[in-house]
Amino acid sequence: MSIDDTAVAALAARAAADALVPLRSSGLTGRPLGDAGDAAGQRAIVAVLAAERPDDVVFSEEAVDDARRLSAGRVWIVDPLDGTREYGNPERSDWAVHVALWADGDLVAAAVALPALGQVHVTDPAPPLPPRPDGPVRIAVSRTRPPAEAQAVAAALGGELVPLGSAGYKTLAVVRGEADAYVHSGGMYQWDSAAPVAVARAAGLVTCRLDGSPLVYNRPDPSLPDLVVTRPELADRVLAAVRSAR
Ligand SMILES: Nc1ncnc2c1ncn2[C@@H]1O[C@H](COP(=O)(O)O)[C@@H](OP(=O)(O)O)[C@H]1O
Ligand SMILES: [Mg+2]
Repeated sequence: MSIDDTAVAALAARAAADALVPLRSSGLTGRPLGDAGDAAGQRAIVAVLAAERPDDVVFSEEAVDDARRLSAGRVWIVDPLDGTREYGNPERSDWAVHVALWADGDLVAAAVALPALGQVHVTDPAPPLPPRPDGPVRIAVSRTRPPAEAQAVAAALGGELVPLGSAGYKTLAVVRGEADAYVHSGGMYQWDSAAPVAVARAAGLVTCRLDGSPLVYNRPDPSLPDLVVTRPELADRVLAAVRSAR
């Protein structure tokens, strides 16, 4: 193999970003733009993975679930366009491309592109976690589906909610130091969190389910409905606040 798995993830994420950015100037908006973006991102990622890792299975939001993933040793978990709603609004930059590799039980390499910012974040080299600025704790939440648990965390920590689109963008907001934690519940799929969680772990953040149990990928059920991503120094307080809210 000429390039390593992290480089393959980054290549695929960048290829999707390169397809998604110009599509936003095509005249399409809203849902039709989101649909076109989902398809273009999927095509770009599959082309890179087929060329670089033809023997691996791909598990994507935008493809039929391939049952071979349950007996495979290497599975790419992909969301070609996370934050489809925000992508369809040309004013917004909170959308992302997710490419993760699961191998033999765990996430081992990943890239998350934030195309509107011209950024690609990877697991190796691990992103440096900037120091937390003074001020209230900032909890990233879904713009459209902010969970009650996040409100409880904000209240317990004297913090504030930061509504944003895209699980990848929100997770990377914590990695990039623009938020201190991300709390989600109520529904989500493995592809929404796999690559962002891998990058967050590499950066030294704590990632888990709302009950504190590990996030496990490539399970048969695509659903993985809740998660917490937090700076390590806040993890105990965030998880305690979630527990008392439930
Ligand atoms: N309750 C829910 N059920 C299913 N998917 C959800 C969900 N809440 C969020 N998601 C998915 O998680 C991603 C981030 O959501 P949000 O922007 O609200 O934080 C979106 O992915 P897609 O944009 O890939 O569909 C969204 O569809
Ligand atoms: Mg998604």
